[in-house]
Amino acid sequence: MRADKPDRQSRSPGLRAAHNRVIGARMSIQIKICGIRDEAAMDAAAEAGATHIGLVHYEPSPRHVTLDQAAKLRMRAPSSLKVVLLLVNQEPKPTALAIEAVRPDVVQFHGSETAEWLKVVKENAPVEVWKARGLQNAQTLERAKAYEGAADMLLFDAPAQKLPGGNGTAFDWTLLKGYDGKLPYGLAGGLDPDNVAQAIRETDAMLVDTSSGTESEPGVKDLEKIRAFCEAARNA
Ligand SMILES: O=C(O)c1ccccc1NCC(=O)[C@H](O)[C@H](O)COP(=O)(O)O
Repeated sequence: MRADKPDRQSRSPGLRAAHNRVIGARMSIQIKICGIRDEAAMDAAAEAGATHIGLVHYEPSPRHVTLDQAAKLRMRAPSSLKVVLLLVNQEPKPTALAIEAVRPDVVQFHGSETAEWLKVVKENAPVEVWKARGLQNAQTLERAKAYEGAADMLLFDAPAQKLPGGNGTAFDWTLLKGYDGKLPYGLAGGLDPDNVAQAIRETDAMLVDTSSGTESEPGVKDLEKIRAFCEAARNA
């Protein structure tokens, strides 16, 4: 049973870790359903209590949406949902065009984008910027600190495989024990309705993120799995 929680959504991500250290109480978790490609899945995520949806603009992905599709979903998104546009190693001009077309709340960089590049984007567009990092070992966790002062949040994911993300595999969450970075972080990689509560209890993640674990097949969201994931995360 989770104790009553202060209204988490009203606090900036940066306050969460401090809050938990001082108060010792976990704030409610933010939930991102990634790889949304249609309105039915977006509506199911909103109704289930998700706080973010991810729109993948990366053609090799089975979850790829065009900028036009992403813009239409953005326009239809309820105010309860923050829209995350997911890019992988896009050049500056296509990045600017994508942000202009979709007008996301967040841009998630899921390639080898540098901290300097994230700073440029943040200086030139009204967006939060997240950096996804595949965690292999303590060294990769330490290297993520390079994004402090540039990213608003880190998203710790499994290492890249055939795709940079969305591979449906989990990494060793114990790598995060003793994480002393300054940035809040989200947790991704192989999360599903059956393991998300454990992931929340074992880590200090600000947000949990799922793509494969809420699908019936790659790129096809399962509305019941979305509901089950959100319920399990909220009740962790
Ligand atoms: O989801 C994709 O297809 C994808 C493709 C290329 C880069 C990133 C991608 N997803 C980014 C995400 O934030 C996913 O939710 C995250 O990697 C977790 O995916 P999964 O392990 O399938 O839950």
